[in-house]
Amino acid sequence: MISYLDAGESHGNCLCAIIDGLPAGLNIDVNFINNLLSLRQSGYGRGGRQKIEKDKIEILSGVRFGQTIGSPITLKIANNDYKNWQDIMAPFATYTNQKQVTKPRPGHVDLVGYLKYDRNDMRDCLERSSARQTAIRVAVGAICELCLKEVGVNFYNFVSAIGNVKANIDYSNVDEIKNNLDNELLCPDKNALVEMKKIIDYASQNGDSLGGVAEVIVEGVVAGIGSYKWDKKLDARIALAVMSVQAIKAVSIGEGVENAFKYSSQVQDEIFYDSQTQTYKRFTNRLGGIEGGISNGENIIVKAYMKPIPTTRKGLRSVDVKTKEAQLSTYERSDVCATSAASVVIRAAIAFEILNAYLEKFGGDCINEFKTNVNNYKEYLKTK
Ligand SMILES: Cc1cc2nc3c(=O)[nH]c(=O)nc-3n(C[C@H](O)[C@H](O)[C@H](O)COP(=O)(O)O)c2cc1C
Ligand SMILES: C=C(O[C@@H]1CC(C(=O)O)=C[C@@H](OP(=O)(O)O)[C@H]1O)C(=O)O
Repeated sequence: MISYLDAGESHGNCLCAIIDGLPAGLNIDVNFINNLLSLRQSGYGRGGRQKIEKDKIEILSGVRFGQTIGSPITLKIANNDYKNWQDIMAPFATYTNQKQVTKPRPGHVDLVGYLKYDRNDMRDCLERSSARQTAIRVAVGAICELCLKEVGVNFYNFVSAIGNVKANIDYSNVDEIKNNLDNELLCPDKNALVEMKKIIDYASQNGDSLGGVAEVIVEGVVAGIGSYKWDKKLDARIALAVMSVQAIKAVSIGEGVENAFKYSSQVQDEIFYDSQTQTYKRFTNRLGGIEGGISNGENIIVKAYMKPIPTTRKGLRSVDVKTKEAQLSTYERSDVCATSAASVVIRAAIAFEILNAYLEKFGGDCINEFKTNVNNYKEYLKTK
């Protein structure tokens, strides 16, 4: 089993994480991690903060000569913006009223955090709740992906809706999806992309914001990962991980939402035996690759539904908690839309869960042992 703890405030010194339990001997491809970090920073509709940050991973422990050594791995990403915030964000800064948040933003943590933790300044809560945290989460997920690549598991992320503009996606042709991603919104449907950019511009001009649907496809997961025991179910674990990403308010596996409105014969994925690969396959993949909490060997498809960004330039009705007077919510700066960034984050969240489920089944103190166990199991599957 792997676990990680992460820490760091959005405008504090840095973000960091300690990952425990990765097999020894895994090659750490720093470029792969940094590419995913830059992908998370990109996206049409992102705010001014992304011009300040240039996220790069620093590895402080657990790696020698480019390989994991079996001890905890410490990761760090610097916050470039910290230099502009040290006066109020350094651990022993002298408290001032500067940048104090008193007019909570509906939909953000401000008011509930202020009440729960008895803070004087809502910033104490929003700093940790902020999606700045997702940068380190992407780094953790990227390392999990490197481990899963060793056993033939690969991840793809994209955007299938922004606001009410929906893309046309052909799930039976994953190559077409991955080869057609633009670098502004990561949407495989060129026509939808044009409309998506238009509504983001419209939201921006009106001081408003948008959400959307972010998706991930995982290729190469063997049948048999997860369990039907409630807390080991792969779909349940993925749902928890994805729902824990800021602003994600619903998760589906495959056509999970649409399937609820159909007949069984339009939904279940019928089975055939493929004698070439000696495996059982499906004519369709509407259930997104998981049955009874266990992977069935088809692609795992996850959709995450993101609400619109809570911070808006035009503000929303709120209250100044110092005076109790009606006021519009606080605005400093913000993303207008961050759904493409969220697709990178949910990819990382899912990679962590899938690696954990793999390690649970196959163990492996070192990468060779892990690979051998997975390969033996693949051979065994052919005998069934
Ligand atoms: C990649 C990403 C970027 C985000 N950027 C912003 C932002 O700029 N402004 C904002 O108010 N919320 C932003 N959010 C959403 C908030 O972090 C989130 O709504 C808030 O923490 C409250 O949590 P909840 O929406 O899960 O309840 C972003 C979320 C993600 C995933
Ligand atoms: C910093 C990031 O996202 C931030 C997430 C966020 C929020 O409230 O969640 C608010 C904004 O922070 P700031 O006010 O500093 O611009 C975003 O920029 C990032 O993704 O790297």
